[in-house]
Amino acid sequence: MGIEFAKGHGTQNDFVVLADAEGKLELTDDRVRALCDRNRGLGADGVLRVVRSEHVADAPEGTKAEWFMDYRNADGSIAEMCGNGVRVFANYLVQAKLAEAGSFLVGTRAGDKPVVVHEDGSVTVDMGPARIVGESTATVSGRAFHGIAVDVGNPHLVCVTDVEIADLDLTVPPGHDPVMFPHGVNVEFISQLSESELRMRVHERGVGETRSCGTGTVAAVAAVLHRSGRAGGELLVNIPGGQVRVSIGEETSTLTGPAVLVAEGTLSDSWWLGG
Ligand SMILES: N[C@@H](CCC[C@H](N)C(=O)O)C(=O)O
Repeated sequence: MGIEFAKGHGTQNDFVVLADAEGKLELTDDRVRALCDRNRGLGADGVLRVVRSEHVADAPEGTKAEWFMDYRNADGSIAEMCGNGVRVFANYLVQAKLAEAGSFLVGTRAGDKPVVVHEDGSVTVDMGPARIVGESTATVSGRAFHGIAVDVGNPHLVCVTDVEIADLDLTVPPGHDPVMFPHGVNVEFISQLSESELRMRVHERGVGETRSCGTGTVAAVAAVLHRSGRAGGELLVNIPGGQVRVSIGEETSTLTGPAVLVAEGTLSDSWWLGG
């Protein structure tokens, strides 16, 4: 019978989208790793399972969204939220005629996220508050970087630096404080280009270096504003995979950027069963 999938990306942070309305798929860690493998699977930074919220055992209490984004990192781990993934997910719902373009809610483990799917396929997501939760240090190639810890539903450590970020070796996970981040952390390195524009590289928990991280861009803007004593503002963030716009207000934050559906197809049963 095969299993329907789509492949998409948001600023080149790429995902396999699995249609599983009734929550019947057995999405094991091994299967996620195989799907995300760029040699033996489809290749992606993560998996977005499209499932009705009522079939998700660990959906937060009070979830109102009809559709839930069950997000997995490429290593099989579960994360609370994915800012690029939620844009791709929203666009998928519209293309698959599971939602109408315009405004609707997407369920996530970090709560329901209001999204607006624009006519050009770009998506604005109300990401909720980006909370500054402390300070810590990340280590790259033996060098320590001061970081601001930000909670965007998932954990981030944002390091604003004068060092040329293109030169950092992010093939190895940056060192971090395991007491402050017992479940790991996404680490962002930021160059401030101007009052209104940043450049960012990121090492994602459960994935490695990616070409973009939506929650990371929100954390980055929150940290930069916090450093300069500003309560809110709007900045453009340039990542290797493109550009997004982040707005931080007193109560919430928004992320706007592209969401591209690349392909759709069917996974063979034999591949799915063999992993
Ligand atoms: N790429 C995502 C973040 C995905 C989850 C992250 N790796 C984690 O474990 O918290 C984004 O666009 O936000």
